[in-house]
Amino acid sequence: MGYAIGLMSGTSLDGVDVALVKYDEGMSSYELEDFFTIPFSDELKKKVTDAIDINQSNVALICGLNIELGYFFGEAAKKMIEKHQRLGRKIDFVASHGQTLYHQPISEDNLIASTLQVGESSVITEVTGVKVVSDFRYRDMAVGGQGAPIVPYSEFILYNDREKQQILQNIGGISNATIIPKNATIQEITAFDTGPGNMIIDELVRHFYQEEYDDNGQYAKQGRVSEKVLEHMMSHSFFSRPMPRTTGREDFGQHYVTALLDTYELSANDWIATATKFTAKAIALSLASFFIDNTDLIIGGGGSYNPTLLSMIQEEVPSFVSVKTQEDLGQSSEAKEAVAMVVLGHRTLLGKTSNVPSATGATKEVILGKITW
Ligand SMILES: Nc1ncnc2c1ncn2[C@@H]1O[C@H](COP(=O)(O)OP(=O)(O)OP(=O)(O)O)[C@@H](O)[C@H]1O
Ligand SMILES: CC(=O)N[C@H]1[C@@H]2OC[C@@H](O2)[C@@H](O)[C@@H]1O[C@H](C)C(=O)O
Repeated sequence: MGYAIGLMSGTSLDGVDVALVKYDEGMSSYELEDFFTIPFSDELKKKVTDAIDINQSNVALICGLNIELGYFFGEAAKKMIEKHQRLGRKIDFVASHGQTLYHQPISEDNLIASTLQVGESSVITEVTGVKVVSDFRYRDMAVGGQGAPIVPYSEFILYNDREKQQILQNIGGISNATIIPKNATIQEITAFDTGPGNMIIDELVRHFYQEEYDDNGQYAKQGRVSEKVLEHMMSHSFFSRPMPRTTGREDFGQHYVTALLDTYELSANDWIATATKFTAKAIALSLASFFIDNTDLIIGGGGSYNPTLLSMIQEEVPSFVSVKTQEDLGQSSEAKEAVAMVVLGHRTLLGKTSNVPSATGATKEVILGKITW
């Protein structure tokens, strides 16, 4: 038995999630012991949003940000380490996802398939005094995969072997799903991004209300869905790309929202309601062929704290599908991906593979990640 820390800084750009996980050497049990999120300062968030914006970004900014985020992640992990060292717990390793600045899942228009996560592991190791496992996506890409999604292996370990088919639907900035058939083998796992998560909703709430997100779905609840705008959104080229597919801010970020706002006129709450419905519809459409009798649709990620979004999802899926949240299973919606990093990091340290080729399109199973001692 040991303790490790998982760090996840996702596409929502809300900060870094820090999870303390107790694990067993047999690689079958990973229990969340403690969790907190350290938000980005306004200054750091601005640097990250500039770095991911193709029109604002520059190589000096990215170079500096790699180190600056390394310190930010390192300090966040150190806070957890110190808290638990006082309780006599020794932390064996930190597993860090890094901040995605760009993700090009497939080669097109002169751009080779590639992905970039920053937050230098050498700095995290130096700040924490603990070895760090990081950069999980590149090895999968090196064998022809899209480098995403990478959580399915962890979900397979943590959620398999139940009596029902389970669909784990994460709603972060982007939404991604893992389908685990009843008593599945790793080859039977399917996973892909279902489209936008909270990204469009957040962007609209920032635009109209200068707030970070639609707290409890209050604005969407008061708005009316515009069928015309919804139809336009559903015609996005993402939905015609071959499966398995992944996406990112490049498809549904600020530029996408600005173009929508320039084309259509709706009230603030109608915009937010329409974007919320779009997220729900994109999920239902992407999962349509997997809804068989006796399926649980388990929602995780920050989107599970938006009841308007949850009820729109329930409206869009067949009535025999029961929509639950991680909390309904006694788990944590917000900690799930940070916990997944520990599962991946542990496997890296043991020299075990952890990509899922049926999800990423990789030609073979490989050991993900790099270790900084
Ligand atoms: N109480 C709440 N009400 C409504 N929405 C919420 C609430 N809490 C969180 N969210 C939404 O969840 C988002 C954060 O989700 P999460 O932390 O899962 O994203 P992430 O890990 O950054 O993204 P990804 O999984 O795409 O990498 C917020 O930006 C917000 O839109
Ligand atoms: C490149 C990248 O950072 N992708 C994220 C993002 O956020 C959600 C979705 O898009 C998913 O594909 C992925 O994250 C999770 C952790 C994954 O790879 O499984």
